[in-house]
Amino acid sequence: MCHVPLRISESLPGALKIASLTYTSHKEEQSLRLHLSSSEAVQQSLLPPQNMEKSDDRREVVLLATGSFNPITVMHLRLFELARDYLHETGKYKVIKGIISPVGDGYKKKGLIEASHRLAMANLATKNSNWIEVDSWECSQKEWMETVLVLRHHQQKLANANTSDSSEKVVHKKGHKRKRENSYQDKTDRCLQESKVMPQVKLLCGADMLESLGKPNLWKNEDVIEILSSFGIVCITRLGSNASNFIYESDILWKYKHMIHLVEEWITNDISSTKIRRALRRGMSIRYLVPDSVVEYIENHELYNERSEERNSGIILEPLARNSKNS
Ligand SMILES: Nc1ncnc2c1ncn2[C@@H]1O[C@H](COP(=O)(O)OP(=O)(O)OP(=O)(O)O)[C@@H](O)[C@H]1O
Ligand SMILES: NC(=O)c1ccc[n+]([C@@H]2O[C@H](COP(=O)(O)O)[C@@H](O)[C@H]2O)c1
Ligand SMILES: [Zn+2]
Repeated sequence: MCHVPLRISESLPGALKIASLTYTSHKEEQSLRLHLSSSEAVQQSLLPPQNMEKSDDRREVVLLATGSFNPITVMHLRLFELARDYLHETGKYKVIKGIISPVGDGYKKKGLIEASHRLAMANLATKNSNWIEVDSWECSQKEWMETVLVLRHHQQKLANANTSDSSEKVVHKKGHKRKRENSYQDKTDRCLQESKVMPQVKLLCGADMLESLGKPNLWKNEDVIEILSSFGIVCITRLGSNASNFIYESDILWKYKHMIHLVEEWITNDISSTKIRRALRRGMSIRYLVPDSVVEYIENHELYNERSEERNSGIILEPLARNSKNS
């Protein structure tokens, strides 16, 4: 259904001064045109121009998946497809982009190989996608960073793009030569004003990552609250995890359950990076579990063996170390 703003003719009788017209289909629009054709004046005033774009009031969404991607698998790519289908089916959202953000080396997870390799493999894997991209901002930071900061970064980037677009429009309209300064406050005000049209970054994850929100010292409560209240989560079910039960058992998640989209993966697939690394250590094939270009990259660079699996062995995961220091 589409609401089209109308031009209201001052000469119309009061009863005909309608503020908006709702039509449900092109066919209906045509019949409305025919119905009103007896009065040229009424037709001109009430109907939208034939070439006027129908408004799309779905909220634009950018899906952000964070994680090790050590290495990226076809299942990581499937997460995006599943989430997009689900959100589109609600009729309320339009997914405009997917972002893969590999975690930095400072995360210190056991077996985590260099970010440069994980990034290169993610780039190869997404080469054929016209909407999923890889972003290196997170893994190029010196230290590991909390996921909420990554979400904020990408939301801010969208706000900057949006405000520079609109400031250009203002400049164009008024004919000023110099581009208007964009102070932080200015940008924030504009974002608030334009909150309806600003795309929303949402965290995309599997059910195991959702469950990790409840692990002591792994996530700060205030971060979980901000992720849920300001961004929202799209969570894909995963064998071995029970996301809906976890939401039920967590008071915070229960409070913000309207901000969690739980997506059922019916074609269950238990691919994990851990299993890929294990197969590689044992000299077994990983073909069709990761894209061919990634298989080739792993072979060419002789990645993943017993030695690489020992990386960070005995070192505490950075979020645990950081949060237990501060608690
Ligand atoms: N098979 C899967 N089903 C649902 N979610 C998945 C699946 N594989 C990965 N994910 C999700 O992808 C994101 C990135 O995960 P990650 O890089 O840890 O992959 P992984 O396969 O879980 O790797 P590892 O075995 O090393 O933990 C996480 O949100 C994780 O939950
Ligand atoms: N407090 C936090 O923000 C926090 C804690 C643990 C993991 N994470 C993130 O979640 C992801 C988990 O990735 P893995 O499942 O590969 O370990 C990583 O991107 C990591 O940075 C964030
Ligand atoms: Zn994982």
